[in-house]
Amino acid sequence: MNAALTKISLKGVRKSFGPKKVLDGIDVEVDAGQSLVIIGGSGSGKSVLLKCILGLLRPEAGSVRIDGEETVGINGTDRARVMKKFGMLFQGGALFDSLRVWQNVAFGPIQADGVPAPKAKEIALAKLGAVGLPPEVGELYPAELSGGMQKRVSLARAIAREPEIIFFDEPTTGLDPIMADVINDLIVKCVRDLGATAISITHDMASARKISDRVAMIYEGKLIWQGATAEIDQSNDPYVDQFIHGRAEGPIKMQVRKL
Ligand SMILES: Nc1ncnc2c1ncn2[C@@H]1O[C@H](COP(=O)(O)OP(=O)(O)OP(=O)(O)O)[C@@H](O)[C@H]1O
Repeated sequence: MNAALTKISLKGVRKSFGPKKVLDGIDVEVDAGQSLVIIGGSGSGKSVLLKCILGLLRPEAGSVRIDGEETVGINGTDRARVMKKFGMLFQGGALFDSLRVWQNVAFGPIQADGVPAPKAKEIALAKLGAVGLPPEVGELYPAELSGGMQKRVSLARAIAREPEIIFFDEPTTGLDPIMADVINDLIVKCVRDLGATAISITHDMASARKISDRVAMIYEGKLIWQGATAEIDQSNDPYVDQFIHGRAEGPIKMQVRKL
């Protein structure tokens, strides 16, 4: 792999909470312009991994490099500079209920970049257009929108500052299969138009297949398989097979506690 093209590089990342080891030595690289999906069961550490890359959690050991720059333990000013490269679509959308749709999308440009409100509104309406929402929607409040429209607004907000790296946390959760596919198509289009690098976490294999070039599977704190999305059906890995086919029987044991 050409180091000059590596956008995100994790080596030996470890994170525990008390005695519980959640990440137990994670190594992964994402090239510039690539889209990686991380799959794994509930509680396997996908969100913790994303938070370690974003700098919201600090790993006990290991390295997280963005564009070759070590980000574990950097100071606040450097962290803020690195964070400017990131856009994020949060699970559940996380829109501000008290702000109009355009204000939600314009929030980053105004707050982080100091763009004046009229210009930020122009940007917001353009980004809403990019996700298929007409300008009138900009005047509404999030509560007035369907779940699918809220996801589109969240996507418009994630791309508003034209980030180099976008994180998608369960982007299709709660959507019907058709709307999920619309959102998948929009994710692919937006990421491609920006030339961005993407990391997503999802349980939705249809979404994973559509939005990623590569897949990494996390199990018991380790990435047990990584490969091209097109090769996932031929992984010959019993854990991956069980997960992608959603079988209860197999080597992955779910913790089911009797009440
Ligand atoms: N701040 C925290 N303090 C203590 N434990 C935590 C914290 N954050 C996460 N954990 C634990 O780490 C483990 C992994 O959690 P994580 O949220 O990363 O799972 P996930 O793979 O994203 O799951 P899901 O698919 O259900 O969202 C869980 O056991 C969780 O309880």
